[in-house]
Amino acid sequence: MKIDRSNYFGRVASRWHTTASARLLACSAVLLILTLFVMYRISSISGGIVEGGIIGRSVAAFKPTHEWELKVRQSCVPKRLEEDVMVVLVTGAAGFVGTHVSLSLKKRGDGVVGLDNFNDYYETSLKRARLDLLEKHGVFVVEGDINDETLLMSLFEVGQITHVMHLAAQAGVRYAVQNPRSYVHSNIAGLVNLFEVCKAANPQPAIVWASSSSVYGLNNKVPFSESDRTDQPASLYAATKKAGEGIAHTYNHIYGLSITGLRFFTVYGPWGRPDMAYFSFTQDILRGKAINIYTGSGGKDLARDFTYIDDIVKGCMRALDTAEKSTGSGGKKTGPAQLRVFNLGNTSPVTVPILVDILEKHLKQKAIRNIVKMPRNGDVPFTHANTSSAQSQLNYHPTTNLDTGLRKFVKWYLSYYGVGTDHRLWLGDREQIV
Ligand SMILES: O=C(O)[C@H]1O[C@H](OP(=O)(O)OP(=O)(O)OC[C@H]2O[C@@H](n3ccc(=O)[nH]c3=O)[C@H](O)[C@@H]2O)[C@H](O)[C@@H](O)[C@@H]1O
Repeated sequence: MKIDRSNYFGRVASRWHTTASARLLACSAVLLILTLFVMYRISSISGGIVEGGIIGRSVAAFKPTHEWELKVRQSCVPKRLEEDVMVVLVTGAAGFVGTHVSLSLKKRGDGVVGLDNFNDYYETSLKRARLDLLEKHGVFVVEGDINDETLLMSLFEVGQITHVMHLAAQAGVRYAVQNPRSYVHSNIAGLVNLFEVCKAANPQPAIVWASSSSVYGLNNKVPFSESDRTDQPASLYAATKKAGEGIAHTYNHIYGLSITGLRFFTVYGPWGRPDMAYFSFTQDILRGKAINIYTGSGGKDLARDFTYIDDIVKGCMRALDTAEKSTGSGGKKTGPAQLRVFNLGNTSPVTVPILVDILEKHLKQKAIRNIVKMPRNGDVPFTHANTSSAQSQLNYHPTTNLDTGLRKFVKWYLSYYGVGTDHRLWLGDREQIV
């Protein structure tokens, strides 16, 4: 059979042409993808934005400067020589508990460096004022987010950190209804990021972190013991703290991180959080504004095991002091490590109307009370801590009752804000009040 060569070559040529076009198209697509990737990397590195959070909230790219390293190093230098001296990274250092714990560590002579993202969940001016206080005492606070892996790694590299006091969190029970994602960002993604960096650090630090009494949720066995059920959270906040306890277990189990969770019970006191009831009630009573007092089912008063900040600080310090070393190294576990959970409460719940009575006494002003049904947004009717584990293992003994604690809070409040809460007056030395 004769081959029609002209047609044959024509078909080959056209097939070749089609394949070449396809190749050209494929090459262009690859080039485009490469260009886009390179552009993305360049924008990330050159001070742009990197994806830091697991759920995708961006954090600014971090580049340590010489000056930054010097400040971190200086802040981390301990001022005592004992063998048990620590270098502690306090996350959430410009927060309520974070400020007090950082000051206490610094005063004792341990090395401390803080980290805080200064978010605007409540007035940032209060966080900045706490920062002033910390700086005055030689505590350097890095402005950054726990989701920023590069920043955390730099802190470990520069600071020679032995312990982490992890207090950064999205706090508040009822706000979770308004902004659920911020709880996942800080209390879950941020916690995992921190544990990831800690597990890879060499040596690994020991970690003490803030869980919450809210993990007991709808548990009605009183007082609450660490072994009680915690599988009925009433708010997303509580659910993220409970998830944190599970995540802590995992990192302890796989990587040998020494981890202690502290279940704080409604902590209050000077330099406290304006979103909490005792604080906002004080503001409103002084302004002559009505306050809402929630009641539970059947009109029953709500009650909390309100715990004074100084008692909580002692509990945190004892938890750090008794924390054993992590057993892993460079991401590998070499043996079982310590894993603990403690209630830190006051062990004597007080109802919300009685809290208001005490505030009225110290403020010398009557509250205008609206009694309203507790909204269905995450609250629980009561909390009550059994602290026997903390007593025996941490030598934790709360000593401040609500009357004394609120007297100290009101004294601080008036010195910080003045009587008219819209204009801030600075009366006397703030440090004397801490
Ligand atoms: O210990 C805890 O686990 C939690 O304690 C507090 O949460 P909460 O106990 O709800 O403290 P507040 O917001 O100060 O509320 C105290 C009580 O006052 C009541 N309340 C609050 C606000 C209000 O307007 N009226 C009112 O009656 C609440 O229902 C609650 O019974 C903190 O806000 C949480 O971050 C923390 O984790």
